[in-house]
Amino acid sequence: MKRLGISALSHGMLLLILALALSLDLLTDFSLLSFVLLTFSAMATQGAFWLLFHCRINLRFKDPSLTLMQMAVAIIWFSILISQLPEIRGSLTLLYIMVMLFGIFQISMFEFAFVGLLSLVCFGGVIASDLYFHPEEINLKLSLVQWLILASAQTWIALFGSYVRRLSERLKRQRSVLRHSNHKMQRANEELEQAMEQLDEIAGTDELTGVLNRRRFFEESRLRLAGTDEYQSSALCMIDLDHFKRVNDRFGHQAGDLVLERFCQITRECLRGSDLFGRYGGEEFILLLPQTNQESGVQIAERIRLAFEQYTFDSIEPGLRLSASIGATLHRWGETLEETLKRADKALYQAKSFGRNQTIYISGAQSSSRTLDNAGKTAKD
Ligand SMILES: Nc1nc2c(ncn2[C@@H]2O[C@H](COP(=O)(O)OP(=O)(O)OP(=O)(O)O)[C@@H](O)[C@H]2O)c(=O)[nH]1
Repeated sequence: MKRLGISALSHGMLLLILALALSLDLLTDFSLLSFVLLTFSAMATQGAFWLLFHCRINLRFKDPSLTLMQMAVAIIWFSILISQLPEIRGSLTLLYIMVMLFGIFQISMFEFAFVGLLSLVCFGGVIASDLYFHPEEINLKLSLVQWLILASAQTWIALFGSYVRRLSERLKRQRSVLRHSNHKMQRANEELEQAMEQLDEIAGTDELTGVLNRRRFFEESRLRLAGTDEYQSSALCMIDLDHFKRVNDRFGHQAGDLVLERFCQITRECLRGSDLFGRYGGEEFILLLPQTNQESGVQIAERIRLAFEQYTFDSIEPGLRLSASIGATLHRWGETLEETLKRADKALYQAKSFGRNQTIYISGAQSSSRTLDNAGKTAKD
């Protein structure tokens, strides 16, 4: 469409110049009728091309811009125009060059040769018609020189045009290669990022239970705690499975592993998405409950303890039940995670020494301890 616009504009400009020259009486041999006919024929050819584009018929051609066709039609039209203006024929041969330039970037060497040849044949036809109709007015030698100049100019433009086209095609190819490799690099980057995310997840996960490992738990907890203020409390719980060594000793290491896995499953089911749960080491686990006060923290700890206590490990031994001891505390704003952990550990130690299978809470403020469940309940084993 853009090319068609350029073509229509060129035709229009030429007709405008002719109209001006006509009105100023500069062209004695050019009649008004010729001008009108030329105007109509230009409108007809440009209109026909517009219709081809509008109805999308141009898409059926190898080159949908129809450049070659537009050039051929323009050459014929210009030749008719030139034949009507013998006085300024020399300067009008420039129009053929203009048509050739229209094809740069678009048509091939052979097509350039075809268009060049067509313009030479048409210009030759104009000279021949002059020879036939007005032999007395024509300067044959001058016309032949004009024809030869046009021939050499057309040859030069054909060679230069095909060189420019080859150059632009090479550029296009390089751009597409570049785009392709950019795309590949982007894909590789995405894969790498994914792999790094997976690696990071693996690096922060306990292999056996799938919960956070100690290092990742501490990293994440520190981040969470850094984002809280003095009005938001977080609870920290240390959990230790009771008499776990006996499970290993009696039923083997594999049974012990199964207990650890099942305990993690049970605990996860009791937690919210924002809670952090990790393996501290061996049969010891750690829990950070953000935005949790003493009451809720102890409630959650108890929920975990009771759920685990009620679970029967029938696959290990029918009716086998186990228990866990929990030490809980609140994180005091401004203290380090290690300090909070120390209190939770102390609470856990108390839970163990008071008979296991219970939650002991040590308040961060007073450092006083409180037993929260029956110390009488112990693991079946
Ligand atoms: N199966 C299994 N056992 C483990 C793993 N990690 C540590 N253990 C075992 O856990 C047991 C921990 O025993 P203890 O520290 O004596 O504690 P406990 O027997 O639970 O006794 P209390 O904590 O006092 O109730 C040891 O026998 C370790 O070998 C593991 O990944 N898998």
